[in-house]
Amino acid sequence: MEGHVIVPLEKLSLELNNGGIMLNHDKDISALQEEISALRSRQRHLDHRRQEALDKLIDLKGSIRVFCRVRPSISANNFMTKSPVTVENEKIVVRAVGIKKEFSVDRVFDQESTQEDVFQEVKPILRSALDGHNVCILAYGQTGTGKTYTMEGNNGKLGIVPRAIQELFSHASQDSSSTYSFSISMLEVYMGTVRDLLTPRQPLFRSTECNTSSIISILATKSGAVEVEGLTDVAIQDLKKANQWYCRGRRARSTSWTNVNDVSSRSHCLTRITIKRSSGGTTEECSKLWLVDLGGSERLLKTGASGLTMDEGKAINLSLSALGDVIAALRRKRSHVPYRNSKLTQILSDSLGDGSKVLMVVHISPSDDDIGETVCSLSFAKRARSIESSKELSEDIKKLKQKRIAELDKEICDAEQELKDLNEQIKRAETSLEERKKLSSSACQALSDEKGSPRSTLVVVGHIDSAESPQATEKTKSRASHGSVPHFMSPTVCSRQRHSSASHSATKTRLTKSVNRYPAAELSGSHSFSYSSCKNAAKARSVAFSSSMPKMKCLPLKSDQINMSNNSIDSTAASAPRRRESFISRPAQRAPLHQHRRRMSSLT
Ligand SMILES: Nc1ncnc2c1ncn2[C@@H]1O[C@H](COP(=O)(O)OP(=O)(O)OP(=O)(O)O)[C@@H](O)[C@H]1O
Repeated sequence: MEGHVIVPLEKLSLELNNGGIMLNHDKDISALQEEISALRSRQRHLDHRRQEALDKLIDLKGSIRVFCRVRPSISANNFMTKSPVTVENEKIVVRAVGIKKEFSVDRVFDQESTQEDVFQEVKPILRSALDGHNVCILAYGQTGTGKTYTMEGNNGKLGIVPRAIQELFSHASQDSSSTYSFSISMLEVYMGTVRDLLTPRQPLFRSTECNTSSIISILATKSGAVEVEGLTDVAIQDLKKANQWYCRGRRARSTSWTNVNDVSSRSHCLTRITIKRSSGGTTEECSKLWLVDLGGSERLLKTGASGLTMDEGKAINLSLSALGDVIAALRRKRSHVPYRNSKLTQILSDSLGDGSKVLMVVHISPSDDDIGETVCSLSFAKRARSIESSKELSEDIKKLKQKRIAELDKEICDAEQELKDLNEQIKRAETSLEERKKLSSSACQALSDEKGSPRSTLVVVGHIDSAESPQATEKTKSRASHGSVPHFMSPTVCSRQRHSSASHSATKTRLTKSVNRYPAAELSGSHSFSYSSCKNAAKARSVAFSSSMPKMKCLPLKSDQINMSNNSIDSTAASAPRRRESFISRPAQRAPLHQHRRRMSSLT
């Protein structure tokens, strides 16, 4: 053996293969990482542009927007009488004997409008909440005009709150540039006190003796943020949990029967979704989305209220009037805004003013009987609108404004589409990256297993003298990896015959040993683990010999002898490296290989 280089052939070819594979993997991985980081930076840039456009759009439309929704007629004989309320473009016209009043709002939803129609108009403001602005959506109106219907929905017709929650989760799952977390709180402002609707079950109360444990106080931090002390805030990981908590809060609300509504809300119900967003290592942004179902404004005589119900009605009216004053002060940009006049406005103070977006949906009844309340509600809406009514703007300015709004709408739409495409691209690139990393680590594992393995099939691949050049060594290696046999190793006819009979008997011996070692049940089981182990081991052995010495047929495994069908021998060594190791390392299988080695060395 002197002067011969003994190279573990299996190891050599595997190392070469793995080396090449790993190099390719590494290249792919860094290219993919670069691609992902470029896509992410484009995504951040685009999202920033979209946010700016949305802010401009909302400012242009007015940071306090007012919609009006007309409830369908519910009275049986209403189809006989003509409604005093008509909708013309974004105007509501109220006609009565001798009077005609017109009110302009940002959007009118007539009696045929669906929950989906309303939600489509609400959606952009939700994006503002996700972008870090405090947002407040309020349902205002006379008792029984559909505030709870719009906010909560009924009979499977989901309202704004459940749809908004759904939208937030849906957006969070699609936006790969940021991580969002949400939490929910629900409270009720009842008769001037604040009650937590998500605390462990409390008995429903509708009395002047308030449940003291439910009274919580409102604090304002130095930065102007408002904290409702002790209010339950539940982290919501998924939509299902969010809906469960929301339903729980709804059930805890105080309601009562009135002449006007069988299930009249006797309080203001406020749902708060706290949104925390962090994007790419930057600091976390926190915003609040308030969804408020206000108690019904009502004429106390008309609702037939008395006693406690009357007191509740008075409390509701007082806080609604305080809300009107706050909105009016904000609209006129007064230095003093009277937030402290009611608990409702105190709680909402950091979500109504500067930097916040407010959407008020004013509900009206189409009925003749409610004309007085309808005019009152629409006057409230007029007061609340932050922008001047279209009537007061000149036609030219109106046109310019509409044009700019359309441009911004398009800009936002395009940016959103591009962001969606980018998201898809990032997801695809991340999946490829994961796959590459897995492949690379398994190649790495295979290589280190091979290096650390105590056994390797030693094969004489060449004869060199100590002065052989590195190039020559390379050649030898390359020959070995390509499975070619040096000419001097080619067997003579005699040796072939001798070898053939010897190897045949050796194979027999080995197979007998193998069968003894692995019970028949394991070997004959067509899909058992042992079966595949043997199959792979056979393949692996074939690599060591058949690829390097095909003519010698050193290990002609006869499939019928061990009951393995389709046991074709292939030369792809990498197919099952681990199983190959465990099989070949057994002394029982090493013995015949050793015989071959000796025979081969005797040829040199
Ligand atoms: N747009 C609508 N489409 C169908 N039904 C509606 C609509 N608006 C209201 N309703 C129905 O009218 C009734 C009263 O509605 P709702 O309870 O929502 O009024 P509300 O303004 O919340 O009253 P309250 O102030 O007394 O709580 C409900 O039965 C509701 O289903």
